[in-house]
Amino acid sequence: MKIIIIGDGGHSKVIQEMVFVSGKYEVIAVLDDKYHDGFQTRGIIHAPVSFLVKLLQEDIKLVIAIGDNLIRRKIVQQLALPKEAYAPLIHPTAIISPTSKVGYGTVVMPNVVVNANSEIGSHCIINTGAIVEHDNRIGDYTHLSPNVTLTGNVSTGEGVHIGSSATIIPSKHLGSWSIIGAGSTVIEHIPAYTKAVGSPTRIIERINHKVIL
Ligand SMILES: CC(=O)SCCNC(=O)CCNC(=O)[C@H](O)C(C)(C)COP(=O)(O)OP(=O)(O)OC[C@H]1O[C@@H](n2cnc3c(N)ncnc32)[C@H](O)[C@@H]1OP(=O)(O)O
Repeated sequence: MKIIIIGDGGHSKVIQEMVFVSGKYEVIAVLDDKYHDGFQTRGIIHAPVSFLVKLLQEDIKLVIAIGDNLIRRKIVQQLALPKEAYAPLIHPTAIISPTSKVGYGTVVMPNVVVNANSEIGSHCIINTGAIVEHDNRIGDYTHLSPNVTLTGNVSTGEGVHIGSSATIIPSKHLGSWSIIGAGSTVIEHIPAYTKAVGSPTRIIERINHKVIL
């Protein structure tokens, strides 16, 4: 099946390699507004995002390969395509329990483990080596950075960013658009629109939710 990748920065490099390794999709275009005109390199079209209308067909899937949760959501909202237009991309070394679900447009990187009865929303990034234990509920546009550990029954709202190697103890909820610092240990619920760091975490900032809504 053919796939179009939106975004051509660092995160996209990883996704492009993942697509190649999985052997499941053929990349036909990489679209990014850093390109002003369309050109081809080794048979792949590089062009601004506006080229999408010329390329999109029913049997072509899309993935938004942009690390910033808010920009990813903005592009999905602007494109206003049906959810089935987006492919979930799962690296062949990732282990996903057969009782768990991964949403449309979500990317699951190498060596991730998702255990029983977890649900991961759409357009999430489950980055290299992250562990999503049993009974988790992960909101759309959430990014679990490399080596994050979500223990049992953890849940997140939309757009949460958890920094590398952070650990969340069981049954805690991370509110929408909260940000957790790298290496932090979360032992309490985290309110929406807050930034929390440390072990255990302390809240260091309230995020202006008007920027997000
Ligand atoms: C493949 C990939 O690259 S995926 C991307 C992975 N990215 C990450 O893991 C990045 C995660 N980001 C972080 O940890 C950042 O430090 C953030 C977002 C939590 C905070 O960034 P900023 O808002 O710029 O905070 P800033 O650097 O000004 O620090 C504010 C305070 O928090 C402290 N702090 C910041 N991050 C952390 C952290 N991870 N752990 C403990 N304390 C921290 C600072 O020491 C500072 O404390 P002080 O006020 O007592 O001096």
